[in-house]
Amino acid sequence: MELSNITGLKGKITVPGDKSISHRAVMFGALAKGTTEIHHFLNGADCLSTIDCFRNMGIEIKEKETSVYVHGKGLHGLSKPSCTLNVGNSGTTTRLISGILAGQSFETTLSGDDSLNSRPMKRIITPLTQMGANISSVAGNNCAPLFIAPGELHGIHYDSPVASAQVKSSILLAGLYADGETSVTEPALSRNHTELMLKEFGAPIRSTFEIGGTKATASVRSCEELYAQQITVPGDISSAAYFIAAGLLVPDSEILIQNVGINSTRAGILKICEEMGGDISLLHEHTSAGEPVADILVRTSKLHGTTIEGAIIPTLIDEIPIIAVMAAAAEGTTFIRDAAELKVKETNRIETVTDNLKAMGCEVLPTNDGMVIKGGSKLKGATIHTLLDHRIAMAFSIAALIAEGNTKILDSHCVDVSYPSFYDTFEQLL
Ligand SMILES: O=C(O)C1=C[C@@H](OP(=O)(O)O)[C@@H](O)[C@H](O)C1
Ligand SMILES: C=C(OP(=O)(O)O)C(=O)O
Repeated sequence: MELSNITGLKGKITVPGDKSISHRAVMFGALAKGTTEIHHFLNGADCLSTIDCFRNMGIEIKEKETSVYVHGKGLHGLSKPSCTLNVGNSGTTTRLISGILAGQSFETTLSGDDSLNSRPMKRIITPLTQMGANISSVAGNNCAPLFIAPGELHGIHYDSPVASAQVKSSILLAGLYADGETSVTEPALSRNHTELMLKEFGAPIRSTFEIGGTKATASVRSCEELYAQQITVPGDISSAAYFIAAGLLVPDSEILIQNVGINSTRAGILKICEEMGGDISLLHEHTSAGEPVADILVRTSKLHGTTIEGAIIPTLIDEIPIIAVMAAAAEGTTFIRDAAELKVKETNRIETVTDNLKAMGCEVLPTNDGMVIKGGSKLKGATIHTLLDHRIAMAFSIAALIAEGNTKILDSHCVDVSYPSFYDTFEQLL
């Protein structure tokens, strides 16, 4: 994909359904009795991997445009797959499904692409093993492929060293198959879609937040049954983020992004845009499927640098590549700290972001847990090495719009992982 300098992005758009919520709706629907209807589902490759895994375990799932009908068979209704479950590029599929598979009475192996098979799985192997699960890394390197055999699960309390919704959710889902109570405390609250949605499906799940601190605990007990739901998935704020940035950065722009999920455990980018001086407002705030939703109006703004650190990091972790692009265009210096988790995403995003920003002429310093970005100088067109990371492709497509000269995004098709219609949405604003 080749892109260049532009002005005047204008219009009203919607973004596809939230990736985290789409995954969970399929998984919980498969474990519920009855048909779960999911509307505004994200048809991205990651969520299609989740559908494929459950089809291979005997769940009938029908797709019609962006609606999905999951014919759940109850908590004990999955059957042994005849092949290795293919989790593709999706960390969320891998870690959440492992919690579910730990509670089944059959063996499974799951494996993904090269990026997925190099991401750390010890973070789930350790707590699931403590619960009595039989889960191991086939190559013995604490990465996928993972082999999971039946085990007797019991509830534990797990003090997680990372604020990770995937780790938290994996343990809570195994907790549905464990004796007694299973609880997870995390150092800062990560996205809470599992807690909100499992409750809607009828699971006995509770969450508490340490008063005056940042620690958060969620706990669950097993139950007889989950109950099928009708879910309209809010627009994904992680996808909206690229158009928020485009609206702020591209001269003479005004973009309205409709029906975006603004759950406070996900909406850190909105706070950062405000801190950077962005003209951004929320309209028509309402609730859908237990999640807060709003329209987001953005207008071109003069941005200034900021510091991003601490408990806000998990609420914007996937948005850091595009926030880094905004920081490169802003006046002054932006410091991003406490974000070492970026190293274990689809790529090492500290490296992929800083290498590509440098290629565009930005003065940026990678650090052990983030980066320091000196903003304000005009970006130059460059060849962007996405290394097949969808968020890098999208973030640098927006950088290209404010850069002098042409930018070539290598392997831009990788946007299909979370936003197959990304370039089509973009055309609506021209
Ligand atoms: O639970 C989820 O749906 C996700 C959690 C986050 O990962 P971690 O839990 O590893 O932080 C995020 O980066 C990922 O895109 C989706
Ligand atoms: C990190 C991401 O997803 P996952 O962990 O599910 O692969 C992402 O979408 O940026």
